[in-house]
Amino acid sequence: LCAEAPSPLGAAARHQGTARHRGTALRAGSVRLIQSRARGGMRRGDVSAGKLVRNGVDKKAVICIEGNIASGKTTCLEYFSKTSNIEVLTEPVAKWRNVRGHNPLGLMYQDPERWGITLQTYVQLTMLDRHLSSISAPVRMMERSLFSAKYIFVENLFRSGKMPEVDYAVLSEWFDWITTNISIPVDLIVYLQTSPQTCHDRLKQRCREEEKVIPLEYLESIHKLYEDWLIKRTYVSLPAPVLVIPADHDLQKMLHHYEENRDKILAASYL
Ligand SMILES: Nc1ncnc2c1ncn2[C@@H]1O[C@H](COP(=O)(O)OP(=O)(O)O)[C@@H](O)[C@H]1O
Ligand SMILES: Cc1cn([C@H]2C[C@H](O)[C@@H](COP(=O)(O)O)O2)c(=O)[nH]c1=O
Repeated sequence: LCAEAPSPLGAAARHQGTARHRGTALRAGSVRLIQSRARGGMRRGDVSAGKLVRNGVDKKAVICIEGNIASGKTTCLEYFSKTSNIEVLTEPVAKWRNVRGHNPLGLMYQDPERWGITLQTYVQLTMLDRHLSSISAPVRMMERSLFSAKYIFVENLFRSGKMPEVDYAVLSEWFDWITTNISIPVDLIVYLQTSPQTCHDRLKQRCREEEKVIPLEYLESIHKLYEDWLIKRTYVSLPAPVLVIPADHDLQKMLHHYEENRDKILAASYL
């Protein structure tokens, strides 16, 4: 049974596509950038010194939920969305499946060498937009981050020989520019640690049309990168401390684990 209707470009998506000339899909108006030095309002640890920061960012905690494809991130966010004082931001997958009537996610899975750069450029833009959007609650929980898009997905395409070196270089230049010049505060990473096989089973159950071509080996390489980054820490630096939640369990047990970890997760807002 499919848990999601297999409709990458269904009626609603086509409607959005026709509306494209009336305005951009990104909420440009929600971003207020200021020079942190000019305001003297440095973030803890002075990490944003000299960078552009979002106004009023100091009072909010940002928690990123990380994990392999279909590891249960959205389900976890749905659970916490029922809590007051927590704002939940899911990944903008709908945009990746429909930008002005095109489906870069589907194109990438069909032909990664040709379309990987296209998808990942758009992922980078939309994730940046997510990070910079105004926060409406004391705690923000968001699905993945600008960092995992680069360190996991771009890296995986490149290392597996599915992204030309020039595309990787251009994406890396963009990423380095963004992270050097714009403050992207993350207070905690919650890693839902699963086996690739669990994700493969859940992926088949979810049945997203574009992802039907994903073999177990793909999930294994994504898993390895996540482990190197967040567990072994042999890869690139971490933008925040990591809380690991084993996530191979059934839904009931997972909800119990989330409740058990609630205080640790929300402690990020007292840092
Ligand atoms: N603990 C769980 N046990 C079994 N199925 C799950 C569990 N958590 C999520 N699922 C199901 O697995 C699929 C992927 O979950 P989802 O939350 O969408 O993952 P992600 O957002 O990480 O891709 C969905 O069909 C969801 O209903
Ligand atoms: C961030 C990111 C994601 N993708 C792909 C991987 C999946 O097919 C979807 C996201 O779905 P999930 O269930 O939330 O994992 O998008 C990608 O190809 N590149 C990326 O940077």
